[in-house]
Amino acid sequence: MSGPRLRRLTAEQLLSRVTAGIPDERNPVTHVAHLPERLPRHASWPEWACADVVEALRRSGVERPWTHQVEAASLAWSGHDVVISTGTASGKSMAYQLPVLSSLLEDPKATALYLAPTKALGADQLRSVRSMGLDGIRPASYDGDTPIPERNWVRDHARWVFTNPDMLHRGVLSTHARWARFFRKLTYVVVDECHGYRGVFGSHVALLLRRLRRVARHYGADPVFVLASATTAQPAEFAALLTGAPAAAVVDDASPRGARTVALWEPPLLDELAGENGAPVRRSAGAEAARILADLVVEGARTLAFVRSRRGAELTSLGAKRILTEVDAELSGRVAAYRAGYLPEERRALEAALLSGELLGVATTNALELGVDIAGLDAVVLAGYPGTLASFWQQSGRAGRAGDDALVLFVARDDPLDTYLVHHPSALLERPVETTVLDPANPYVLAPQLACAAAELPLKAEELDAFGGEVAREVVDDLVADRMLRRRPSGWYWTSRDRPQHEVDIRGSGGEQVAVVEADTSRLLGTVDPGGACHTVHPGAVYLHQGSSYVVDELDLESGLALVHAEDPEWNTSAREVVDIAVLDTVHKQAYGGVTVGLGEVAVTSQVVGYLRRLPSGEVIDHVPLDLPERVLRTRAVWYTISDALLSGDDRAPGCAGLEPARIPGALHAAEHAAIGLLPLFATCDRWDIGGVSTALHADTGEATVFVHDGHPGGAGFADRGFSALAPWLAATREAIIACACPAGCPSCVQSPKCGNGNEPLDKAGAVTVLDIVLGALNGGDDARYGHSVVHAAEDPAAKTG
Ligand SMILES: Nc1ncnc2c1ncn2[C@@H]1O[C@H](COP(=O)(O)OP(=O)(O)OP(=O)(O)O)[C@@H](O)[C@H]1O
Repeated sequence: MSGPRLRRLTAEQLLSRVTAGIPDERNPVTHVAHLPERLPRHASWPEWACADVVEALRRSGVERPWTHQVEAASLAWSGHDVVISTGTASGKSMAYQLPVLSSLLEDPKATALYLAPTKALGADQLRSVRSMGLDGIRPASYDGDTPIPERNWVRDHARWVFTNPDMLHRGVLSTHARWARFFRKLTYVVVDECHGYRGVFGSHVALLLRRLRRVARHYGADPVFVLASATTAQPAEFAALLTGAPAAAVVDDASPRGARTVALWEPPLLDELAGENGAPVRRSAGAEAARILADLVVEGARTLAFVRSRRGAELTSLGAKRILTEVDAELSGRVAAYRAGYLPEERRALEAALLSGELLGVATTNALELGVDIAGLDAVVLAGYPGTLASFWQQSGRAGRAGDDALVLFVARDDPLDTYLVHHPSALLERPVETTVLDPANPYVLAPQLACAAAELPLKAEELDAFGGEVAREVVDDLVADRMLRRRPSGWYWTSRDRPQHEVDIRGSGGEQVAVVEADTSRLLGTVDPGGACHTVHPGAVYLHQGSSYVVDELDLESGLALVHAEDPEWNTSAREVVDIAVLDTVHKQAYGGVTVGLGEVAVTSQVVGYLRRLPSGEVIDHVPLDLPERVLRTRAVWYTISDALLSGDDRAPGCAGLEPARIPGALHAAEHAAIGLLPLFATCDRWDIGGVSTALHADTGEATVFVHDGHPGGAGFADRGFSALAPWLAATREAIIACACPAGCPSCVQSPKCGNGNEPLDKAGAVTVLDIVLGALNGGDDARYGHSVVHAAEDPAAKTG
């Protein structure tokens, strides 16, 4: 069925096909940009490289290396930690394979460790090394799937071990004495796709890598760290934060790149449907992506559609198939879904079918973003902003091969950040990729990590510097007070016989997972984070697993069990929660006239109080109340307060808004929602990683206050980032609200998908007024309405005096 490639159309023509038939006044395309082709720059194979390795790479199709590959490989070979941060399919694997394989061949006892964020990626890389057929390398994977008998062989004989942070934490460092042979000659540690280590997970991995270095030193090894990252701002700084040691950065990408046409697409508002509180609804990005995917498949264009959720990937694929069935049944068989959870064989078959052209359209989650060697497609559709610019470029980089142009279509979801981006193309297409945010000094991460470190080897005072210095010392003192560690003259010792590694969840999901079980058959379908269980598996929730739909009957948080039955209702569900916040400690506070901004520790009390049932079109059926327990989260928050005088004072006085008191709660609430939506633009987080609270009078601040807080215990650095980028963040928030064409507020601007108050009250115009007041004050009294270049001048609020 595969046949020759059908596509004959240019990217521009493909774009006009997908917009064909749409009347001009409803044209969803808000911007089109052309990214030019880039030609390759080659270098010679370095002299130090082992001839057998060069030969093997040549056989695998790499005739001559690109300059960035040689630069990174040579730095690593000469003993420097290095981070290579270049585009999708720029051959980052070869940059570490060359020095690692050369060293393993040169010294028959040398060993290396490869770390990937996912098992699947580790398996892909292992396959690539195995396929080179080099003798004596003995590459092997060591992850949750490795059979027990094989594990002994890996520990005793493997020379290049492919694993992931979870297994390094639980299965390697915790039993390092059994790995003595491996550690003694550990020469290289490869940290692949390291930009994925962000937030709480990233903070854990950062400390895990410090533990790894420490254990290696104990056995007399000092491995070179080679990090591979998607393009990111400040890769050297990020690598140093992640590994705890300086690293050189290689960023000048010399791989070839096909020309690409990037179009930004805002689905139309639908006249016939009403959302929450009667707000207008846009056609969903998933439904739009399904239609676009079908159109592109009809044109014979090999297309990947990236969708935000597993459920979304399944639905988009089904939607495209349904449309295609009406056109040509054969074509409907050439579309599939792809996501984590498929078996490796299934994944590989899908990848091969897509590359050969047998499959023309695949709707996927970000499972196809990392590492998988698929490039050169005709089109990529992104249904919703993937959360970071790094991901945006990584996903769109799957399209385009040298000498041929490709189409990238970004379809906005009904969400303030997406709205902002389709109306501010430069924020998407011209901004440097953001740095990855993580905070290894978070005491909630440091404490369990230091406990693990002490259990691995007694901690010495001088070692605490690598773990954050003063903060680490305080955490160790707390662990001693809690009798977890004991102080002896030679250092701090772990007191228990049990290994702490098994209790420490480095993915930051916060404790025992909740098992999702089909009641009739007792089949375990999957697990969910306890912190998110009330959101995802509350009674009545629709739960999708491998394309099948289930409805939750019962959630028992005590025993960590959600019971479900198979059912495929026509609606989907989204939980609603109410949140309260108390300030525990103010770390920074800055006053600007009647506006004060703060950063500090808070206690957030939240409770899921019900859920909305919604049709795939976005239409809301009803709200179902729930009775679930409260959760208390200690974390960090950024906030601003506004004095009464500024908010409701006479609007003829400078800076005063004259907002009627009755409008204030709705104005603050709307400003809070939109700010949560926009923070991901500045803090590499997802809107689900953060939350917010707004109130016309807060007990701790004594004023009208808007809080935005981290969603993880101790914080993951997002609130801190919001504090340091407050002015540009709030300016973008204001612009997003203004850019939205709806009259009084919709999900694209001020409605929030998880608001516990049912998005009531919300005052869209009032939110702009609130943001004008705050930006005006941050800006020293100049009115923010006159352009945000002025606002950018106050980028760092802490640098100003109030
Ligand atoms: N110098 C080269 N010349 C030609 N092809 C190359 C060269 N280096 C690597 N390749 C090929 O480019 C493809 C992509 O390589 P690789 O998967 O290492 O890229 P990557 O940068 O790790 O990609 P990702 O962004 O998915 O992480 C592979 O098929 C590889 O064989």
